[in-house]
Amino acid sequence: CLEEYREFSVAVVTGGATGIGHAVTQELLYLGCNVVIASRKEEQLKQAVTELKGEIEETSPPRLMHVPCNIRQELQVKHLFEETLKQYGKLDYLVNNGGGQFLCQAADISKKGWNAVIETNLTGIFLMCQEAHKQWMGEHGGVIVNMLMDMDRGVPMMAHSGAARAGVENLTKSFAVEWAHHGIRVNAVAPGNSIYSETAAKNYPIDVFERVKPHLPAKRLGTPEEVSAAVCFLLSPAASYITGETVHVDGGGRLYSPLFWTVPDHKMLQPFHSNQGVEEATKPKSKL
Ligand SMILES: CCC/C=C/C(=O)SCCNC(=O)CCNC(=O)[C@H](O)C(C)(C)COP(=O)([O-])OP(=O)([O-])OC[C@H]1O[C@@H](n2cnc3c(N)ncnc32)[C@H](O)[C@@H]1OP(=O)([O-])[O-]
Ligand SMILES: NC(=O)C1=CN([C@@H]2O[C@H](COP(=O)(O)OP(=O)(O)OC[C@H]3O[C@@H](n4cnc5c(N)ncnc54)[C@H](OP(=O)(O)O)[C@@H]3O)[C@@H](O)[C@H]2O)C=CC1
Repeated sequence: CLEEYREFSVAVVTGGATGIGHAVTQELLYLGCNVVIASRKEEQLKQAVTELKGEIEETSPPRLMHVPCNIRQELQVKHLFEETLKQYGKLDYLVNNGGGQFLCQAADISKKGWNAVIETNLTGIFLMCQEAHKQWMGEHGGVIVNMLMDMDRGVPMMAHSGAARAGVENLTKSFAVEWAHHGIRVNAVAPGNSIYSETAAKNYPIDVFERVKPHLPAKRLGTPEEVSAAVCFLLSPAASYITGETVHVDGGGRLYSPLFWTVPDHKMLQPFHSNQGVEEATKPKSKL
């Protein structure tokens, strides 16, 4: 299955400069893809490109490029795919990872704040999928992975985002069926609210991740690499019969309610380390 990645497939990853998106980008580059990373802050994108290019061979055209894009803006979304097709001539994978929200009690969310979160996490993903379909995938097929959150029991303090992500989960199913005959698979990955990265943590005034940790059967936070493994699996031909599905990467977090059973502290579910036992510790290693 890795061979198909190695045909220099082309992937667009939103939010590809930070956190989970950065891990997805790194993994796809390692697997042989060309990757276009896109988000709002151009400096952050440039920094990621410089850093990640140091890990891969120099080629012409370069295998990694960035396009500034706010997924809330239709014209910027259109421009992102135009630039991708201009540079690489095709589009195989779309990872709709860019998104986020702020903590706020539902009673206090302003209409502007509500709209900002819905536009980012629901409308933005709709626009991205629609434009990918229009400019390339409708005619040539492709694979889409949408990033959700752990929202099955509602999301107190992030009601706006929970509603948006539930919408995206449903869109994922609709697209999977409507676009099956175009050769497009559409799936989702739902990270538990427990995937630590500095950039994710920086968005919150309190240490949300420390609060979450005791409530996870794994008794530890997840890593961006553990989410990227699921994304890359769903993109790969190994998932050729999976569409309209959601994969949860949450260390069992959404299942755990310590009503009758309390998981004792333990260190038995350790994270995957990309350099475990490998001499070239700085080189990213695939988990696939
Ligand atoms: C357990 C943890 C699990 C982790 C989960 C993750 O997802 S980790 C990943 C985490 N990563 C991310 O979340 C990264 C991406 N997140 C973001 O960029 C923002 O959270 C965004 C989606 C709201 C966009 O914001 P933006 O500024 O570009 O949008 P804008 O200028 O169009 O309208 C903004 C309006 O929204 C409101 N409002 C905004 N912030 C707050 C607040 N703190 N407080 C209150 N309200 C707030 C306010 O009304 C404001 O208008 P105002 O009053 O200023 O006129
Ligand atoms: N970490 C966790 O525990 C969880 C994360 N998630 C979701 O996973 C995804 C990745 O988050 P994570 O890596 O953890 O956190 P980060 O804050 O590191 O990543 C969020 C990324 O989204 C980009 N982004 C935000 N808004 C837009 C926009 N309007 N247009 C384009 N890009 C945008 C940001 O870049 P920029 O600001 O430059 O636009 C940033 O690169 C997000 O959708 C997040 O909500 C879901 C559940 C839990």
